[in-house]
Amino acid sequence: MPAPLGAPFGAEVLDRLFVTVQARKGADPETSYTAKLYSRGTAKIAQKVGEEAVEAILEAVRGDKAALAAESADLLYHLLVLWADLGLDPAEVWSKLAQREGTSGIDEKKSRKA
Ligand SMILES: N=c1c2ncn([C@@H]3O[C@H](COP(=O)(O)OP(=O)(O)OP(=O)(O)O)[C@@H](O)[C@H]3O)c2ncn1[C@@H]1O[C@H](COP(=O)(O)O)[C@@H](O)[C@H]1O
Repeated sequence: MPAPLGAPFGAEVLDRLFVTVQARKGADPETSYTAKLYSRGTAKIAQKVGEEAVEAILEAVRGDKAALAAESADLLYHLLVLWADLGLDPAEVWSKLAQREGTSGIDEKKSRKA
């Protein structure tokens, strides 16, 4: 059921979405777009992620924030399907981000060269 407009929501929607897309494994591609993506294979899902990223970039360059929000949602959805397809737990990504908290990207890059 769609969240009511104005309802409080945040990034936890990604965890709910991941549970949903994982549950679509083995579903009917005729009735589930996610199942259709799985049936087309990893390379096709990865291609869709790339396409959605390009669409988001184009809207950003155009300066259309509403369109960027919509394209970003498409991008995140397809990225989560890619993770589920490969068996990557989102917690691994959240953990990477958490480990980086408080470390400047500039300093991190310097440490790679050292
Ligand atoms: N968040 C999304 C979501 N975002 C985008 N999309 C779909 O992504 C597709 C993107 O459109 P495109 O034109 O790029 O795709 P396409 O026409 O198949 O193009 P090609 O693959 O042929 O290139 C559209 O069909 C959108 O509906 C999504 N489909 C599903 N979800 C979530 O996934 C849940 C499960 O969906 P189903 O698997 O369909 O039940 C839904 O309840 C939603 O929460």
